[in-house]
Amino acid sequence: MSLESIKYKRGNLEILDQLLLPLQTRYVKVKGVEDGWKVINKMQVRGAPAIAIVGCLSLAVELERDNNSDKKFMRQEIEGKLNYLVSARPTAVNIKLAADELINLANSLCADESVSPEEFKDKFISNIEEMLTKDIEDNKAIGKYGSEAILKNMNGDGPVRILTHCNTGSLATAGYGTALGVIRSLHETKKLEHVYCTETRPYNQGARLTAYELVHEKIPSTLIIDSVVSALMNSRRITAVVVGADRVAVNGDTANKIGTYQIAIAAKHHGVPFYVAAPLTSIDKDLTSGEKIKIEERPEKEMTHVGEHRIAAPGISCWNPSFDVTPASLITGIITEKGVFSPDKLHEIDPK
Ligand SMILES: CSC[C@@H](O)[C@@H](O)C(=O)COP(=O)(O)O
Repeated sequence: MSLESIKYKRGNLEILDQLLLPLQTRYVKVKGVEDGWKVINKMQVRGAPAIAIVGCLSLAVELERDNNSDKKFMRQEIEGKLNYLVSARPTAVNIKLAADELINLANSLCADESVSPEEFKDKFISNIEEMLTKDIEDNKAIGKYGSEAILKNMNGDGPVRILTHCNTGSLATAGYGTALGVIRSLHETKKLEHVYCTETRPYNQGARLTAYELVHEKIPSTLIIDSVVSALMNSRRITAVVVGADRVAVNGDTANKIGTYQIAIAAKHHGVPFYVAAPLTSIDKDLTSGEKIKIEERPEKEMTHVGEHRIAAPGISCWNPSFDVTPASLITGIITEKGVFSPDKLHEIDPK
């Protein structure tokens, strides 16, 4: 069974505290929007799809509790709260797209006089709840399309060895995962020989979370430090790199965890195909290129300390961007739930 990062029943939301993994498994109750904002901002829950789902579900639990019977007031509250949730972390676009769609839904439910306040609330909450099942379905499709493309495009019939970065698995989504979903799907075909996951400094999503998921799923895997990537590509035949995305511009430029860009450069140099696995909700149709993507900067302490233990020289200044942008020219294919697209063909995707 895959790990359950989000536990939800109507009116009740708990998330697995990813700051404590892999040493402790503890769920945190999210009682409403304020809690939702905090768990996202502190990165107790992280990963672009999970951020969107938990943010919206935190609004669902708050609405379920409220006994408001004024549709106009509910609509106004919903818009304000969604905009607040979007501000918790700026780079991943999924929560922004979800918020825009939900605000449109609230507007039309409010304008429809045949909809009672109770129906407004029920329809709105049900719509959020659908995100959970849709995300898992999308991830399974991404897994299937991705593993087929990798197997079809690989040179020869040798063992399949995949490199991945950050965490894109069950913990970063509603379940199954995006890039890790592709790895899971390859594993199911029995053609996967080995996975290499980077540590992913400074927050160590690779060492703490991806390694945890790979061990949990019994997928043969090895952890490397981030600076081993080029040496790995030089010494062991890597079939493909698969990573996730936080925001993909229409031209295919992709923001993902810091370090992704240098892995893509190393892949180009070594002739290793470089894939981005992401649902359509990670594509920002308003952005023509990656230049304007807002890159979140995280607190220095994530770099200077491991837990409460300081490792950096006191007094040194730090720069801690959480993401970087990989240019489309370095990307072999973008794996979505609608198939695998060359970055220059993203605009051709039919969202329906
Ligand atoms: C399916 S998760 C895709 C991305 O969100 C993932 O690769 C990533 O960069 C996560 O960053 P994080 O800072 O841990 O939220």
